[in-house]
Parts: sequence; structure tokens; C-alpha cells
Amino acid sequence: MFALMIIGALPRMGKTFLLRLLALAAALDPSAELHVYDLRGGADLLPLEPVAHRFRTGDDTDDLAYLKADIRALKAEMARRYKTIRSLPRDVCPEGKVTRELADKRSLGLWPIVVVIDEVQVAFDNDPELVEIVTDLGKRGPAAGIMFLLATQRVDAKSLPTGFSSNPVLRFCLKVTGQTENDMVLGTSMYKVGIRATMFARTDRGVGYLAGEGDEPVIVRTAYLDAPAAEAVAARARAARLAAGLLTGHAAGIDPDPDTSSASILDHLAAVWPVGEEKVWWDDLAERLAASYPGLYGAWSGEQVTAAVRPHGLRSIQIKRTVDGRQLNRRGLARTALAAVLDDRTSDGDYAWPTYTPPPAAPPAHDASPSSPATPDPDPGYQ
Ligand SMILES: Nc1ncnc2c1ncn2[C@@H]1O[C@H](COP(=O)(O)OP(=O)(O)OP(=O)(O)O)[C@@H](O)[C@H]1O
Repeated sequence: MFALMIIGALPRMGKTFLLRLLALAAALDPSAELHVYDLRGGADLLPLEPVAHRFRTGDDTDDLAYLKADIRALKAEMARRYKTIRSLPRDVCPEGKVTRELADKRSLGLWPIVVVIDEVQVAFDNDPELVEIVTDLGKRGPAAGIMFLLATQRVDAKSLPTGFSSNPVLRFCLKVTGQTENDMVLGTSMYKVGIRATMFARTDRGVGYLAGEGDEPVIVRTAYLDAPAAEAVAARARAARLAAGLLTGHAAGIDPDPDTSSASILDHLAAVWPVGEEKVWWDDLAERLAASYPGLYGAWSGEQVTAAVRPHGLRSIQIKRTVDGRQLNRRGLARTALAAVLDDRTSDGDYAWPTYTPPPAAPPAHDASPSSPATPDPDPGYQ
């Protein structure tokens, strides 16, 4: 379960069918959050749309922007998860990794995230930042419960970055034509030792070498599931999610606004800063960020916002407020401090503070989006 998987083959050998099969298996676990991308823009992954938290098919600029915003958000999510993991007592999390038991403790926010990308080379071409983030997520994501299933029909160093190969990984290679492609999918020297996916015939659809499961690579045939069967499985998975209150994101009609600008969290804080307020609690800022940029800050806590801005020199201050007649004293940020950092960043020392635009209406009440921020502590007290 906690593994990166790469699938490579010539076209029409059964890559997409296998991706669909694996994604459907994940979909039947209502706690697994699915992010599904078919960059070829075909119809084979459409049955997954009713259960996918994030979903796109196609390779238009906005499809790629949506994917990138999602991948950036997953990078932040991985950081949040590692922080959570580190905060757990050793007897609960002895190996510093997500386990099935930890994934099932909903309040920890460590449920499985399964990212499926078909024809991944389309996203990687000319986007070194995406390659870097996905490589990092491929390496460190599985231990944090974030798993990638990547398929490509163009097997080369650009579509399967070398960073992947040094890590524990499931590899599935359907028919390929040469030694280089064979070894890129299955691992170095596999061809030399006789593990050759070149020997398969073009009629061997769904048949390939699977490495990473057991000591030696084995030849397996994937279970064949046609589109109507895939739709039936997805319908069952959707019903299970609805029943568990876990239909989220795209499947629940809530999608992120892709944020492809180079704006940083500082610009985003300025954009969501409540008009007329001089000091704001971190938790309120986290809530506002999540509402305005769900794809980037959907699951962030006040503590994460604090940690993210600390490298910019922003420090917490104590802010007293009276709420329902009670005096509350929590940590937050002063507008002047944020303004000073933003001013410093501009050439003329005068940052153009954006006008606050309220986010779109709140999601329907039945949605239990795992991205929604956890109920804040009465007084988190972080620095
Ligand atoms: N396990 C299987 N058993 C028998 N036939 C299969 C199996 N898996 C896939 N096929 C057949 O192979 C055909 C091609 O599969 P698929 O679309 O997954 O290939 P692909 O490698 O993703 O192709 P492309 O690169 O063009 O997207 C399918 O139409 C399907 O009929």
C-alpha cells in the first residue's frame, strides 16, 4: 500500500487499464483520497471521476495548471504530515511512518492519498519544478501516506526521473522494445539478468513483469475490467464514500482554484487580510487562506502558517480578544510586520496591498471534506 508505482510500456498494451484497476481498488477504501489525471485526455479514467477528490483529463494549459497547483499543495501536505508524524509518541508511531492504523485515525489527517497520473511525461516535459516536487513526493510521500501511481508510454529519463529509481518502488513493465526502456522501468541491469519485457508479444495485453513485490520480478497478467465493470465498481465506491461522509473535492462538486502565479504565502496573507484589522490570530489566518486557496492551504492549521512564514522573519505576537464576553489571548500576526516584509521585497519599498475578495460560497453541508481544517485547540499557544 505505501509505495510509489511506475508503469511503462508501448502504447495499447494495458497501462491505463491497470492504472484504472489500481485506482478502483483504492476507491473502494472510502478513506483514500484520489487525485486522478489522464494527460492523454482519453475516456478510460472517466469512471473514476465520481470518486476523485481531484480530477482532470486532458493536457490543456489549465489542466496542467490544475495538476501543478495540486502537486504543490501535496508538497505542503507532505510537510504537514511529517510534522504530525514527528509529534506522535514513539509507541504509537515507532517507525516514523504512516501505518494503516494511523491512516484510519481521521483526526490525525494521515489518510491515504493516491495520485494517479497517466502519460506523466506530458506534465514533466519542460517543467523542472514539477519533476522535482514529484520526485521528492515519490521518495518521501509513501511513508507519509501519499502514493503515486505513474504511467508512461515514453520510457526515458525525462518521463521517469532517475530520482525514482533509487527508492523502494513497485515497477510494472508491459511490452517494451529495447533494453534501455526495460531497465528504466524495471531497474538497472534487469535485462542483463534475463528479466526482459521485450519478449512479450503485442497480443500480450495486460501481461508484464512486476518488480518490487517479492524478491524476484514475476510475470503477471492484470485483471481485466472493462469500462461498464469499472463504472459499477466506482458506483459502489461512491456509495460507500457517501455513507461514510467522505465524498470530497471534485466528486462532491468542490474544486480548487489553481494558483499558478509565483505568489508566495506572504502575498496570500495580504490578499486574505481582514479589512481594517491590525492584528489577526494565526488560526483565523489559516481559515481564511484555506477558504480562498483550498488547493494550497486546504488542510493547514494556524501552526503551519506560523511555521511557513517564520523563514521570512515574521514572528508571533500575543493578541487579546473578547469573544462572547470571554477574554482570549492567542498568538497571531501584526499587519505592520507583514507589510514591512512585503515592502522590503519590492524595488521601491512600497508593496501594493491587494483588495480583499471574499472566497466563493461555502461547500454544501453534507460534504465532510478532509481538507477542511481541524477544529482549532482552545489555545494552541504555538510560537
Ligand atoms: N488484463 C488485460 N487483459 C486483456 N486485455 C487487456 C488487459 N488490459 C488491457 N487490455 C486491452 O488492451 C487495450 C489497451 O489497453 P490500455 O488502453 O490500457 O493501453 P495503454 O497502454 O494505456 O494504451 P495507450 O498508451 O494508448 O493509452 C484495451 O483496450 C484492453 O482491451
